[in-house]
Formats: sequence, structure tokens, C-alpha cells
Amino acid sequence: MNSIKEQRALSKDDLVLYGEHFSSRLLLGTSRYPSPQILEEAVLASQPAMITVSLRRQGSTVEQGKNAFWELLKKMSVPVLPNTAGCHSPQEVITTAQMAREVFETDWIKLELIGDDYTLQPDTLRLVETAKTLINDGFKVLPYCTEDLILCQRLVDVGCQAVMPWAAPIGTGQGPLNPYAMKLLRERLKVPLLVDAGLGLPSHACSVMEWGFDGVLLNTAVALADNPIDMAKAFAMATAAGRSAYLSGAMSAQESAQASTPLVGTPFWHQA
Ligand SMILES: CC(=O)[C@@H](O)[C@H](O)COP(=O)(O)O
Repeated sequence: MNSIKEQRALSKDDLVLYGEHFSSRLLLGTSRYPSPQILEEAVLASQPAMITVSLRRQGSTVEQGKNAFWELLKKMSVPVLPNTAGCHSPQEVITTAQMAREVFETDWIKLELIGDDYTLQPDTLRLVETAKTLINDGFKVLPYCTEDLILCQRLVDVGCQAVMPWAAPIGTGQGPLNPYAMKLLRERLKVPLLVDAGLGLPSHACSVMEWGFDGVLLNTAVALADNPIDMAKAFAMATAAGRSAYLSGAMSAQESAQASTPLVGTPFWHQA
């Protein structure tokens, strides 16, 4: 029988998405930083599994491969997850995804299909058919969606090997607004679940990881912090801490006080 330490050393606990292994469970967005240098240092400090990039927002010069931002991405050598931010129709998503595949030389895509510009809520009615089209076209699709169980289940049914429910609307930093539905989702779905959007504090990331989510994707909370570099590091530590707590098996909350100091003459490990 291996000791706990030995068991830990044996199991690497990578995040596995579409058969690919990642040693970090944090995914970071790349917009709204005060400067490219601060973005680069935040990425270095937090060592994310992937960084997500919007082709539409970076403009046409990225397509020609001579954009300073593109140079920075290559320099950081972190896997790029292109996204379809700002797309409002399935056709727009598909065209953007195909262009991103050419430009970034990757078949990963973060599927964002916006249904409402005010809340940036995904178009849940057309998301599933769009995910299916992209999967049939060979993409590894990570769909940004709501925490609705049936929607997430349908995304899995059409071949998404991971789904990314929001915690709250993009950019709000409100943290998980519907813990009941998120915990239920974790209970019911077996695929990797990454929380994407709405996390404002490292403690939000830690909580969802403690509930058993497999990773977090965030942008605004880091980019708009007074010190994005330290905040990126804080999110990386909180994500890892939450994962560790989840794997460690938390005690169940008790109704009444339980003495934690041993009675005289009784070894403390017999007090349970
Ligand atoms: C960059 C990106 O993909 C965002 O759209 C993502 O959803 C993160 O959201 P927050 O900015 O709320 O962290």
C-alpha cells in the first residue's frame, strides 16, 4: 500500500481535454490589460494551460502574421485557444473559427455565440447545432454556455468533450450566481467542466474548484486588477488550492460543536 505522498507522486492530476494533457487548470484571457508587457508578465507568473485570443478583436493584421500581438503570443509559447467572441450567428462563428484555425494553426476553438449584447448571454438555442457543425469539421470545441443542465448535456451529446458554463455574465466579476445549478451540473455530467466568465476573486475560483470543476477561464478580474501580475498569480494558486481541497475530500459540515482537543489520557486519533 502506497503512502499518501507516494500516491500523489504517482498520479499527476493533469487536466485532460480531448486527450491532451495540461499541467495547469487555469486558462487566461488576453484582452483589457494595461499593456502587452503586463499581459506577458501575468502569463509568466500564472503559467496558464492556454490563453484565449479573439481573432475578430485583434484585427486583420494578425491574419497577415505581422501584428505585434501575434509576435507576443508566439514569444510566450503557451497554447493558444482562439475564440469566436463577438459572433452573433452560427455562420459568423463557423467562418471565424475556420479563419482562426488557419491563422493560429490550431483546431482548438472556444465557441462563443452571443445571443444578447447587454448580458453577453450565449445563444443557447443555436449553440448545440453550431457546436455540432464545428465538431464535424474537426474542431476541438470548448463551448461557452450557461449552467443549464440540459443545454450542457446536449453539447456533450453532439461531441463536446468538455463544456464551459459561466459563473456570471462576462466581465461582471460577481462570482457563481447559481451554486445549486453548478453543483448539480458537476454531479450529473462526467466530462471536464471549466467555469468560464464572471469570476471576480481568487476565492470564487477556489470555490468552484472545491465543488469539483476541472478548471477556470477568466480575463477581466486579472486584467483590471491594480496589479494584474500578482492577481494572475493569486488566481493560479487559488485554482490549484481548490483542486487540492476537492481531491482531499472535505469533511462534512456538522450541526453542533465537536471538541477538537483530545480528552486527557485518550490519543487524539481515537477521538473521531
Ligand atoms: C476572454 C474571454 O474569453 C472572456 O470572454 C471570458 O469569457 C472571460 O470572462 P471574464 O472576463 O468575466 O473573466
